[in-house]
Amino acid sequence: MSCTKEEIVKCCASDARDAKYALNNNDFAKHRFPKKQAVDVRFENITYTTWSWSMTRFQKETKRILHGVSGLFKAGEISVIMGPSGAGKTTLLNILAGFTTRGSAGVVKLNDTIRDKSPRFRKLSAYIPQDEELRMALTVKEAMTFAANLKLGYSVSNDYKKQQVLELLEMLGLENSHHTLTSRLSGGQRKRLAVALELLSNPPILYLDEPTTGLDSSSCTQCVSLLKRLAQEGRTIICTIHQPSALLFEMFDKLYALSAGRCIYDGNTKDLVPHLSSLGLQCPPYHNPADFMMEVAIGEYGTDMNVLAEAAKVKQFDKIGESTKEKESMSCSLFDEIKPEEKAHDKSPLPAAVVMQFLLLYKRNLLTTKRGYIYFINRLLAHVAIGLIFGYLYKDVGFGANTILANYVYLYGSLLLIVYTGKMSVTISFPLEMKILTREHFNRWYKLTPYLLSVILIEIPFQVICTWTYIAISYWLTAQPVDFRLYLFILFCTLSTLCAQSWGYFIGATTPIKVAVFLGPVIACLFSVFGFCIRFFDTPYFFRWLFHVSYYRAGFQGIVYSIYGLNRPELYCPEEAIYCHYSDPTNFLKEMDIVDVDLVSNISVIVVIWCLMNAATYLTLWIKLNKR
Ligand SMILES: Nc1ncnc2c1ncn2[C@@H]1O[C@H](COP(=O)(O)OP(=O)(O)OP(=O)(O)O)[C@@H](O)[C@H]1O
Repeated sequence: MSCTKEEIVKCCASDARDAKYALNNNDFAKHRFPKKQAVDVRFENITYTTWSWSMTRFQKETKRILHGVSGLFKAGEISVIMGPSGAGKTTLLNILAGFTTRGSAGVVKLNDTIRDKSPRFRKLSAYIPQDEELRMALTVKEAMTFAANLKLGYSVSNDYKKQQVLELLEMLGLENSHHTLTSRLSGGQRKRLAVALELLSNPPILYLDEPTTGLDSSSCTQCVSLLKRLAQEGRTIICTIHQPSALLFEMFDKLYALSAGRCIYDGNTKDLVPHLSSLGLQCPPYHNPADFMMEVAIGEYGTDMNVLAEAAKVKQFDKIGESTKEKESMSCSLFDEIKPEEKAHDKSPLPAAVVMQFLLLYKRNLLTTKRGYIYFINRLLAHVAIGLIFGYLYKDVGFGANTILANYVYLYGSLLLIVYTGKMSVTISFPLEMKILTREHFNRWYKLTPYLLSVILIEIPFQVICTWTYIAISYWLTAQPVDFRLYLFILFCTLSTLCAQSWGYFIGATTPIKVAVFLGPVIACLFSVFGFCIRFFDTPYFFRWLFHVSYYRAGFQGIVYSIYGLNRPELYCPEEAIYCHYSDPTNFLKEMDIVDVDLVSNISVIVVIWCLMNAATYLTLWIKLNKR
C-alpha cells in the first residue's frame, strides 16, 4: 500500500506548517521499506484483573480493570485509544502488544490467527512505552547503528544497514542530529528516535503508549503526522493519547474510547459527533470533539455509562457483518497463506547471532563507559586515596611479630573495602537499566544471555584495575612479603571482589533501588563477621552454616593464611619488645582458628558462589522479562 507525495501531504499536514514539514520531508516518499504483510489486530472479550493482599481484611482482593472489551484495529489506519485517566488505556495497549499477560484473559487475533506467546508473533510488532528510555550516552547515529546491527543482523549488507539508518533518520527529521548525544535531544526528537529505532526491523504493527505526552503542540503534530504516514504504508498503528487537540484528533482514523474499563465508542473519528448526537449528547459548536468525548466519559453530562457502552456494542455488532464480508475477501491468515508475491518481498533479515549480539552489546557498553570515564576515574581515585590512607595508617605492619594484630585488621579492612566497592558499583546498574532492558528485550533486539554477559564482562576489568591499584599502593606501604604470597593475596582479593560484584548484580536485579542500596552493605557486613575474630566452634549452632556459605570468610581466611601460613619463616621481633608471642606466625593462626586452610577449596567456594549468584541474577531477570 503506497501513496503519492501529494496524497501524503494532503492527509498528513493539517496546517501550513505541517504541510511544509511533510513536503520538506520528501525523503519519506523516497524511503521504501521492504513490503510487509498487512496485519489487522482483532481482540475479543479482553479482561484484566489485578489482585492485592489486604492487610486490614487479611484477604486477597481482586480488582477488574478491563471488563471484556472487543474491537478491531485495521492495517493502514492509525487508531487511538482514548479515555480519562485510569480508564485502562495503557492496560489494553499492553495486553494487545503482549507486554502484559498475567491477569488478562480474552483473545487477540492477528489476521484471524490467535496470538499466543510464540516468538513468531513478537516479530510482527514493536512496542514503544510512554517513558521510553534511550541510551543517553550514545549519539543518534550510534544508537541507530547498534540497533540496526542487532536487529537486522549480518544477513544483510552493511551498506544496506547504513542506508536504512540514514534514510530513517532523514525521514523522521533527525538528519541534522546524527552526532548529537541522545541526552541532548529534545523530547520530540527522542520520541522520533524511539520510533526510528523500532522501525529498523520494519514491523507491521506499532504500539505506542502516549507518544505525544510531554511534547509541545508542534512536536505533537509532527509525531502524529509521522505515525499517520507510517500507517499509510500499510502498518497498523495503535496508540493511546490522553487529550488530543482538535487538529490532532482529526488526524486519527479510528477512535477506541474507554471509560472505567469499558468501551464507550468504537468507530471512525469523524463519526464520533453524530454517534454521540444520536444518543442525545450534542457537541457544542466549535468544541473539540475529543474534549467533548472526554467530558462525556468522566460523566460531566450525567450520562449513564451503561447506555454508552451498550450503544458502542450495538455499533460494533453492526460492523461485524461488514467485517465478515471483508474477512472473506481478506488477503490471508497470518503465517500459512502469504501470497507468493508478498513472500518474495518478505525477506525479513535475521537478527544477529548470539555471539554477535554479545560483541555488539559489549562494544556498546564500552562506548557508554568511555563516555562516562569521569565515573571510572573517580572510582580509581577513591581506591588510590584509600590505598594511601590505609597504607600510612598501617605503615610497615606487615613484617613485624608485634604488629601482627594491626596487620590482621589491615587485611580485614582491605577485603571489606574491595568487597564494598565491587558490590556497590554495580548494585544499581540493573534497577537503572530495567526499563530500557525490558523494552529492548521485548522488541527482540537481543537475548538475555548475551546482554548479561556483556554487562558482567564489561565491569570485571574496571573492578580488577581498581582492586590491583589499591593493592599496589597499600601492600607496598604496609611492607607485606613480596614473594608468592603477593600473588595469592591478589588472587583472593580479585576473586572476592568479583564475587561481591555478582552479589551486587543479584541484589540489584531482585530488589527495588531503595532496598538494594542498603541491603548490599548489610549483607557484606553480615558475611564479613564470620571468620574475623570469631572461631567456628565459638559460633552458635544455628549460625554455623553462614561460615560455609560466606565467600567473605573463604576470601579472608585465604588471605590471612597466604600471608602468615604456608611455612612463613619467623617474623621480625624488634629489640625493644621484651617478648614476641607471634614470632612464629603459626601461633597467631591457631588462635584465630585459621589453621589447615585448604586454599583450593576456599577458591572453589568463592568461584561456586560467583557462578550461583550470576545464575540467580540471570533467573531473576528472565522471570522479570518473561513473566509480566
Ligand atoms: N498491576 C496493577 N495493579 C493494580 N492496579 C493496576 C495495575 N495496573 C493497572 N492498574 C490500575 O488500572 C487502572 C487503569 O490503569 P491504566 O494505566 O491502564 O490507565 P490509563 O487509562 O492508561 O491512565 P493514564 O491515562 O493516567 O495513564 C488504574 O486505576 C490503575 O491504577
